[in-house]
Amino acid sequence: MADDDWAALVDQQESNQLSSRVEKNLTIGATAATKQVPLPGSASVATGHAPAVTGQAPAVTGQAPVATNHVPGAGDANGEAEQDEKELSAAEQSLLRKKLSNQLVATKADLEILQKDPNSPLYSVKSFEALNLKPELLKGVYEMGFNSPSKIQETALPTLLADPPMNMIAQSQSGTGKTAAFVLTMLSRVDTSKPYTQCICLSPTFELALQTGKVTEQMAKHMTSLKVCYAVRGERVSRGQKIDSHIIIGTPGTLLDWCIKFKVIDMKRVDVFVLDEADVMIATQGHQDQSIRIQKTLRKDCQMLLFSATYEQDVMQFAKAVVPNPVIISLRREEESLSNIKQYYINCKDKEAKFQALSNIYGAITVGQSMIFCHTRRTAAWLCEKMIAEGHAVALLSGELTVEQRAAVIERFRDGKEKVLITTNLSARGIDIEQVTVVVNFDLPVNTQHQADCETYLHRIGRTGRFGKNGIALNFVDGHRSMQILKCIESHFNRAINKLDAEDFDEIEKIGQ
Ligand SMILES: Nc1ncnc2c1ncn2[C@@H]1O[C@H](COP(=O)(O)OP(=O)(O)OP(=O)(O)O)[C@@H](O)[C@H]1O
Repeated sequence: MADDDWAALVDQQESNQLSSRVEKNLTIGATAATKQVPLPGSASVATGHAPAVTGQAPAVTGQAPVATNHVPGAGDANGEAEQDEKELSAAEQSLLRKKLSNQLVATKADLEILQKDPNSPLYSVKSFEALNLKPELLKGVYEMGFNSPSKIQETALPTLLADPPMNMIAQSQSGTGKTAAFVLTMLSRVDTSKPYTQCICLSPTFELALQTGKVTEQMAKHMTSLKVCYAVRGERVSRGQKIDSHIIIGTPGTLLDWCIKFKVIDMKRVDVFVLDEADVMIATQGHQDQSIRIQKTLRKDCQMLLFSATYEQDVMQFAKAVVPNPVIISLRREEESLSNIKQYYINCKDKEAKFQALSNIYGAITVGQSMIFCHTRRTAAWLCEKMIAEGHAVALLSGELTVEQRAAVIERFRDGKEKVLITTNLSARGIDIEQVTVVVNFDLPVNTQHQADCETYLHRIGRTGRFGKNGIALNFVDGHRSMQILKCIESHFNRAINKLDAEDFDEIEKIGQ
């Protein structure tokens, strides 16, 4: 299946592939005993160039949603920030400015407090220096404004960088820095004096592959001889050509073509193989087949890394069966959802009422940027039209756009050109846009049996609340069935989702504070 077809399947939810869990029991290599390693805090541990974004984003009209509210503490924050900045290093200042400008934290102290709280997934006792990164890599990390590692980074990296290399299946909450953990591993292991591919990272979508590539390029800014290339739709290779890029980031369909059909990569020389959003790669039949076929071409001692915020039990079982001797970092169920994302539900009798509720909310609170998830492309397109007619600046992202158009839509949204992104499950995972303060589940996520899709719920709401920022998740409930789904999600994560009355402006204003 082409990468793009998958997008269509995901966002229409017409396929049973996303929810069909592991059916085949393919085993590659030995299934090994897992190692037990304690994780600080409370989580349990068992053991080139970016493709040009040329597509035209669909036309966007109308005005930004009305922002009437004052951002709490923003004024005070600026004053404190000035005070703080006097004592900060350049890297600290860059991080602080970034976080303040995105309202991620009110002051530098907020982020520091989070990183010192053993219950926070941002908790860290180590410094990046203590992780023994190459000096040029350390420089890149600091220039990105990363002061100290998050919990997943400080827990995973010592194991990931140890010799002999160990395989890992890692879980950490959304927005807690998994990307940097596996990118730093690739960049630490690569030898740029050798002109061939040594690391491969697979992502489920074009947009995510591009995003990960961008992080890699930023981190490797001072590794001047490093070459990164993208195995994504539209990037052409010819038979017989040998790729000399040290790191390839791509989607499974294209990468499979490159390694099996065109044979442009010497797979036996690859030292690190990463599956980002590993659970969906495993649970989606097409991606699973492609990833397994790619994995079969690798050396037995190639280091395999699987990362995600969620793993259903059967997916984890399958992962353990295909990854030899993995060190496993996992979370307890109650740790999976983040307390910095406040979750609410709103009763609406139908689609029109949901739209009205949205209008009320956008009229009452300041929404930095928001993402609205719909069940189908049709609903997404309908909502987009309605919002544009009301004067909102919205963008629509669904699988019917070309990958180039999709990437262009994301870039515009990332740059703040539109405040609202209406989308489907296509964008539920991985997309990292710090300014997203609100996620709306216009339709609750369900699988093809119309049961609650708790994993997708977690990934969707995880588009806000990035790296400690506060976020709001709003869930529209239209009837008994939909309420049952909500209750199911609530009990799955054992976290209350409170009721919000969309007619009560005082109440709405309060959630924005
Ligand atoms: N050590 C750090 N210090 C400061 N910011 C960081 C650090 N590590 C990562 N970040 C920032 O945190 C944000 C979230 O990171 P990332 O996208 O890697 O999360 P994730 O765990 O992969 O989330 P998801 O499960 O949604 O894919 C990014 O904007 C990244 O730049």
